[in-house]
Amino acid sequence: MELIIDKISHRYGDTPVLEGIDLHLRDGEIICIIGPSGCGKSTLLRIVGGLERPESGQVLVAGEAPAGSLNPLTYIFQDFALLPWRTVEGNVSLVLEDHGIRGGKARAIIDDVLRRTKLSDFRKALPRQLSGGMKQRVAIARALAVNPAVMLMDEPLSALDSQTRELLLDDLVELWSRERFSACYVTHNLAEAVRLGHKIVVLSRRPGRVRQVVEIDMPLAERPERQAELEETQRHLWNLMREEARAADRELADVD
Ligand SMILES: Nc1ncnc2c1ncn2[C@@H]1O[C@H](COP(=O)(O)OP(=O)(O)OP(=O)(O)O)[C@@H](O)[C@H]1O
Repeated sequence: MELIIDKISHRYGDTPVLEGIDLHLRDGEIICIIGPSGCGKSTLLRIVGGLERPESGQVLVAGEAPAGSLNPLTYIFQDFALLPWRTVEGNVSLVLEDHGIRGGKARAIIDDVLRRTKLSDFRKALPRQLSGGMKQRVAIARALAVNPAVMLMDEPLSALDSQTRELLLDDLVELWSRERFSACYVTHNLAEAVRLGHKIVVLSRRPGRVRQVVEIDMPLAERPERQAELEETQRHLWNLMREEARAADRELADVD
């Protein structure tokens, strides 16, 4: 399934937030969206996920969702959004229960996603017994359980310490390498973007417009060993963002 984001513009009251965003997400591709604070990254993701209706433009879906997909566009939040009174498997089974899937069929899906996220040994644990990284793996397992066509990830690693972030980045790459998924991934972290993104979309300050789409034609699995090349791309991204970020900062200071 492909996503075509076609001339999306949006405003809140008198404040324009997004302007004329055109993007194309191909099947099995990860697009990272970066840009200065307040430029509309999360708004764009909410519009893509259908949680908000844009003022103009449209999100088109081309092709079929994967067989058995319960929720083609599935969110993963920064704060994990787990139910504290449910175990790991209970949190995953919740999304299946919502679709009337129980018993043996649910057990098979839960076993599969817990294995893929390396959580099989922790299925009976409660969220409070888990580290931050493990909690986010539960959130990823829960998203995988609905077999999404596209995962919409809003700064999924930003609540984690840097070591845990590194481990989860490795996990995400391993997961993608074994079974490709498509994702729109919002992040502030340029290192994360060059590690995961096939395309990196740089937005301007608010109202967010696409400044540049940088493609990285390097297999995800090779990236840790080819840091020097990636650092060059990262520098290029920062050069694109620096002035925008500074101006956005000044604007925020004016408001306050
Ligand atoms: N529901 C809303 N009502 C009014 N204004 C909003 C709403 N949601 C976001 N905004 C404003 O729209 C702008 C874009 O917000 P958004 O959260 O999409 O930006 P962002 O790029 O994700 O920001 P950050 O990088 O800081 O997370 C901001 O100025 C924000 O204050």
